[in-house]
Amino acid sequence: MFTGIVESFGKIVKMSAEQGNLHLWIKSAFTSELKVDQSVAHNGVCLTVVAIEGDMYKVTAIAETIEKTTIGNWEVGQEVNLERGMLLTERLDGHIVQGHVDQTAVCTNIQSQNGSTVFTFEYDASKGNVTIEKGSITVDGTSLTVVNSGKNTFSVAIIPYTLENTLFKTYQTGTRVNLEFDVIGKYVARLIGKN
Ligand SMILES: Cc1cc2nc3c(=O)[nH]c(=O)nc-3n(C[C@H](O)[C@H](O)[C@H](O)CO)c2cc1C
Ligand SMILES: Nc1c(NC[C@H](O)[C@H](O)[C@H](O)CO)[nH]c(=O)[nH]c1=O
Repeated sequence: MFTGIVESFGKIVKMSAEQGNLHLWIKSAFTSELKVDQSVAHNGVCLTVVAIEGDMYKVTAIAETIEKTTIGNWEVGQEVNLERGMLLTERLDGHIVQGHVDQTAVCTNIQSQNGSTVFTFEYDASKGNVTIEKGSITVDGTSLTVVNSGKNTFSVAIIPYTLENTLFKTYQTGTRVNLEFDVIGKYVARLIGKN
């Protein structure tokens, strides 16, 4: 379980394919505090730490994870947003995030607006996922408030701190991101037969 408050960037240092799986070695500032079996969200994708060596740790993505997320586009040298599993003694500054990406989206517009930057994303609405005005959404593991909710689009207003401390600073129109929709919204959608 996570909160969507990105802790730091990690760097992908090695990648190797084995059968349907992809092994990734990640360099991070908190590797020395990790233990094998812990969960870390990588751009919102929860992956289990399976090995640790020096300042790097290894995670393995299975085929389903690769198919549902942007992992297939990741490259050696690339940075990823990292968050370790939440501590129950922490303030919940974001929202409840499971680390299960629902689907990906594409950034369609970026606009500066009164000291923040508004990013708009478009996704395939046929999967039944919905946003609501002022609801929560996780974009590449970052907990955000929806400011403009459409049928298959939504916008988020990014403050300078978030811009600097997440991958939002790298996004361009056309960038593909991971989305996790609000878990309460997903249950409501299921109960009323929307997905
Ligand atoms: C606690 C936890 C640990 C997970 N560990 C892995 C993992 O090691 N490898 C993997 O491919 N998927 C793992 N997943 C599933 C993965 O996050 C999910 O397939 C993608 O987010 C797409 O929904 C894990 C999910 C959770 C909640
Ligand atoms: N809810 C919004 C946030 N929240 C804070 C970010 O999640 C946080 O700064 C990031 O995870 C890095 O730690 N930030 C925004 O810019 N806009 C929001 O609507």
